[in-house]
Amino acid sequence: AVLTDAGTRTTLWARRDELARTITDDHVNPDYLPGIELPEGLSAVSDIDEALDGADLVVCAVPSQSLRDNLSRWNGRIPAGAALLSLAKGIESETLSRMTEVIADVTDRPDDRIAVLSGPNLAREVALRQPAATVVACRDESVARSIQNACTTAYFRPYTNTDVVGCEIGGAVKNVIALACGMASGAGLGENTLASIITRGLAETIRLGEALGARAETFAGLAGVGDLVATCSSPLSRNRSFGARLGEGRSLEEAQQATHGQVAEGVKSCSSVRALAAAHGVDVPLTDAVHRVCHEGLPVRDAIIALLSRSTKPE
Ligand SMILES: NC(=O)C1=CN([C@@H]2O[C@H](COP(=O)(O)OP(=O)(O)OC[C@H]3O[C@@H](n4cnc5c(N)ncnc54)[C@H](O)[C@@H]3O)[C@@H](O)[C@H]2O)C=CC1
Ligand SMILES: O=C(CO)COP(=O)(O)O
Repeated sequence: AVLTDAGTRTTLWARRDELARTITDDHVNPDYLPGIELPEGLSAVSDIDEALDGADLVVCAVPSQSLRDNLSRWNGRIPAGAALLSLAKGIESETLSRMTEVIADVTDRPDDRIAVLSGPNLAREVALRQPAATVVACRDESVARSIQNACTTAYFRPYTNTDVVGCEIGGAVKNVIALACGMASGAGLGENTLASIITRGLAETIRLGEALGARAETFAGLAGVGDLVATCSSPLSRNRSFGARLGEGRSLEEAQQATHGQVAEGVKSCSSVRALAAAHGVDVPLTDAVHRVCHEGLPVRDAIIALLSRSTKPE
């Protein structure tokens, strides 16, 4: 919708033909964005060849853990000169790869044709055309600028950056921290706790990002603190809502069922972020606590006690 509003001719690919037809003919996506009118010029197809035909930008917006599989099927059909842009915010479980690394691995394209878009961009608010800013990052700044041009509208303001690692780590780790905020909120805790989690969550995001080669200042920007604050504060966030259900005492299975098939990326990424941090000798206590609640059955109350009983240290 943003690309179409920006004047970029856009074809959406959907797996179900029926949904593709509803988007093209009725300009709505009733399962995911009920009550929102999509731009008239946006069309959708279920045939991947039709979607990719003549594309000079391929925007990948499937959940992180399915990107490799989808890309592998699309790969031979992506036009040779096309740039690829990732919207996904996660770390692949099996390989601990960032999404642009998955794209490079599968498509064998150079880094300067692969970009990421990340920022405080809750889908429903963007689709309602509420003002928001974001970051388009690519190692080649001219590619970032051309993608910026392709998606700038009166309500959507992308900034460019060349720090791909920082933008991707910011996007993946904020989902884990939003789960932690949800857990605290679901357990009945208030704003001091949430602000402490957001701030210390940012500290561990920066530690990990710097260890992976990101620039610290990226995390002070829209793909860092911007997205972290939006996701940790909003009831629209699936990650925060998922954490809240766990904080209320529901099981992982019950929390999963309540997502109605939508992805809460942090549930898988908490384990991959934790493993990535361990591989680089980086301490990520909040991520570790989220992993233990989600995957080792640790009750939220015990996770809070464990976090607060760690040895004291300078900020
Ligand atoms: N929803 C949001 O507000 C935002 C989401 N993102 C990121 O975008 C990515 C996609 O998330 P959403 O679209 O929100 O998730 P979603 O769960 O709402 O929708 C995912 C879409 O991908 C499809 N899908 C699911 N599994 C698939 C598979 N194996 N192969 C092909 N298609 C599949 C679903 O049918 C659905 O159309 C995630 O990495 C998320 O973190 C980024 C910014 C904002
Ligand atoms: O990434 C997002 C906002 O920028 C969306 O967050 P959720 O996936 O938690 O809904």
